[in-house]
Amino acid sequence: MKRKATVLVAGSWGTALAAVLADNHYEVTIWARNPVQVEEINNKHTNSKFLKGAVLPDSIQATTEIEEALLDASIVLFAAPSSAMREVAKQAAPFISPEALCIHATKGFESGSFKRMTTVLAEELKGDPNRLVVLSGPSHAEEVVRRQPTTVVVASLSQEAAERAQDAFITPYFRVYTNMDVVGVEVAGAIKNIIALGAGLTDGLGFGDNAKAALLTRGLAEISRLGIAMGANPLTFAGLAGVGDLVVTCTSKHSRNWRAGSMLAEGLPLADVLTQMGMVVEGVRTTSAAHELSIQYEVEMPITEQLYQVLFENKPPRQAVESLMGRGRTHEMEEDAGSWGLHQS
Ligand SMILES: NC(=O)c1ccc[n+]([C@@H]2O[C@H](COP(=O)([O-])OP(=O)(O)OC[C@H]3O[C@@H](n4cnc5c(N)ncnc54)[C@H](O)[C@@H]3O)[C@@H](O)[C@H]2O)c1
Ligand SMILES: O=P(O)(O)OC[C@H](O)CO
Repeated sequence: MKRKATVLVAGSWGTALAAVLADNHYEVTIWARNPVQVEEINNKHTNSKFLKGAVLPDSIQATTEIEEALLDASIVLFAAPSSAMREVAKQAAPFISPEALCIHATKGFESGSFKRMTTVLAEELKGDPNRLVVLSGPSHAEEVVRRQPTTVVVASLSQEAAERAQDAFITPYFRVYTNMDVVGVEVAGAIKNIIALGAGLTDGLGFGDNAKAALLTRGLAEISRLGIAMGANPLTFAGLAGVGDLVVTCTSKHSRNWRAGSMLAEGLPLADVLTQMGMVVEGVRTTSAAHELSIQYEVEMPITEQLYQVLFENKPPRQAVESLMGRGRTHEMEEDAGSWGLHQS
């Protein structure tokens, strides 16, 4: 097949990953709905709304026509927000070659069904589910597009598919590891957005590094607990998709979720926060999904529960922190022993 890659949607992440593929000598076409954005990418080689100040490789083309975008593609990269994944996959499905490798780089669950993104893609794309791959890990588009050293993980049910994805993306500044734990990588990538909202919130309230470290560590416990209940490999949470992504998203100035959390702490209503952000803040929908999943899988997720109350039940952020600090006394490992298979029978 031709060394041609198609990137579905021209947000910040899709555009940055398109640049990585172009650096790796792929002929890249980005599909976007907005003709103004398409014209800007084709003529000025920029995508200023989503990646301010960044210049893209000249070779990247964009189009509003999805069929044209997907013609001859051996790699199809889905970088839509989770809310749009099914709609985008439905539109693309008729034009994707059965041999093409389908990779997604989205961090979230589908609203309502709470399905993972590879499940949504498997339902919409038909064909061999072994050709589906998730790309995740600590990676802000703003740094990737400036070719700053970044590491990610690609996970698939098929080692061969994961290695094909590794080969497509690996460059001197973008190091790609393979992993076989699709569930763990997807759950970690989605739930870290909730913890990042929490980190923005505690920073916005004026709390310090101790609070941030607590949130990160107990957040990782919560992510692992849900992930393991859903069938993930515990070790994934100690890797790039787990602790790696938590660190970047809770500490980086680029984090949308962190910024949204800090605005909430200032007292801005959620609707105003989302309008001001102008970019996707996955943590909000993910909080709702994780709240349901924690009930479904009967796992305790206290940080998610408090975030849920702040976002959807108007609980003041300071009270949410007080609720977390005032929980019943417990042994550090007690809550997690069961999910890690450590209870004596
Ligand atoms: N930005 C990052 O640094 C980054 C890094 C890793 C993962 N991600 C993940 O990538 C996904 C996308 O995030 P982003 O930051 O690129 O978002 P973004 O807000 O920058 O861009 C979203 C894009 O999706 C397009 N879009 C929305 N609905 C659509 C639809 N129905 N049809 C076609 N296009 C549609 C918008 O027009 C926009 O171009 C999220 O799940 C996010 O968590 C982002
Ligand atoms: O900017 P955020 O908070 O959406 O995070 C983006 C990436 O997921 C970081 O790895």
